[in-house]
Amino acid sequence: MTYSVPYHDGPVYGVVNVPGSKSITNRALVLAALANGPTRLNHALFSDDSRILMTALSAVGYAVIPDEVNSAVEVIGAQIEPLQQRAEHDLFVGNSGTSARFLTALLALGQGVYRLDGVARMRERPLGDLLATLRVMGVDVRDLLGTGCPPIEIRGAGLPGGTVSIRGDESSQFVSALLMAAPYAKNPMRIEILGELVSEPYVEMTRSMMAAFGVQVVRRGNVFEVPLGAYHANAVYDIEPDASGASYFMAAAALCGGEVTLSGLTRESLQGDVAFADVLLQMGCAVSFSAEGITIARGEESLRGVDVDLFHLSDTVPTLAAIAPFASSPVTIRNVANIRLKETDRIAACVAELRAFGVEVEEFADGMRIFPCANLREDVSVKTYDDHRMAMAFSLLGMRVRGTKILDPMCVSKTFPTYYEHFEKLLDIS
Ligand SMILES: O=C(O)C1=C[C@@H](OP(=O)(O)O)[C@@H](O)[C@H](O)C1
Ligand SMILES: C=C(OP(=O)(O)O)C(=O)O
Repeated sequence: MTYSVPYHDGPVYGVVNVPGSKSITNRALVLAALANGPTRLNHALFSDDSRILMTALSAVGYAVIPDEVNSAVEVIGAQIEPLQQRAEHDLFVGNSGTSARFLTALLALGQGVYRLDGVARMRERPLGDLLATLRVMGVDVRDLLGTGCPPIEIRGAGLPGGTVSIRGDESSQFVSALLMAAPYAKNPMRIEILGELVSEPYVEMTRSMMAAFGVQVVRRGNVFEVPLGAYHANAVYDIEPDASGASYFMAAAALCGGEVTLSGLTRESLQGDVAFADVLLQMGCAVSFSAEGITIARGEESLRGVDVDLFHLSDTVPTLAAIAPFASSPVTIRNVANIRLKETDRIAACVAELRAFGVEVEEFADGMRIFPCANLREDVSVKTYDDHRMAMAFSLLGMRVRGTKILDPMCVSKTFPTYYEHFEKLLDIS
């Protein structure tokens, strides 16, 4: 199946209500399950990644009741009680990094035998540092192919806790996973991050959300201390719109001109990816934050190139790469080596697909430089490498280049199944 991107040479105007954040939904599912009673998650995301986690939590015995019509999920928190069952479980994590990493630490709290596996790409996505840290604590966890990736098997006997260290530069999800499980360890946990911590706002998101469920993590520089305790249920927990998903609509306004408001997102968001608005500001857009949301506007002024370090907001790299050829000077994206380990190697994928349009791109080990291009090649079929962000990002470029098609467009279902509806609605009203 392919998606023919509607050609659109005018500005775009509108208010976009993107679905709930994947990162917040998947954390809220874990925290609510580990809490001491029912929590209703409002504005939850229903996508592959959240369904995978809901299914896995249900499989090990948590009551997770989806109410998809109302974009809500009812979770009956049971602390670690379901994990006390000495049963065997085979769990599927697809290509959901958050599910794989969060479950690995969560299941180490249990007494069962848990095998966790995913799609072929998940068998290449790292878990090794997290496994090593769990092993140091005494957890019996094996990578069944000896690759440091799924499939893994955990023979649960509870999480010993204590002082551990973990590398921070490969994935912040390892740290978030340990933090969320930590209150139920046998001893208070002290987690020291070695080296730089990538995607740091996601770890701060974890801390804030743990606090909202009643557990305060003390942070001193690179050390996180988690007290023993139990999460408190929240009668209702509201999930913010997904800021990474919003980045496509912010970029649409930057690319086409016009004015787009991303409803429900604020400067105070738990999501670091709202800072993508600042990247667009540097490129010459007007950015404003109001009670309604974040508004990105561009009038007659041209889109300028930019030189940015996206270490902490690397999910927005494809978004920026896809609009970069339309800037008046080069766009340089730095310090994102870890995106080679995501759904696909995102540096290689962006470089290859931009070059397919005839765009000049320099590839670095940890980034890329994209040069302005006046005549992009028409009728290109964009490969998406089973990566939702490639599909969404290159639909933007396609608005400005006739005949652009997106191959395997429904890979967007990983985080944003309704993406094309929102995209076409914005074009229809513009
Ligand atoms: O914790 C999270 O929810 C996420 C952290 C980031 O991953 P890394 O920490 O692996 O960069 C991000 O790319 C991912 O989409 C979601
Ligand atoms: C990298 C991503 O997801 P995850 O690591 O959760 O699979 C993403 O959504 O861009």
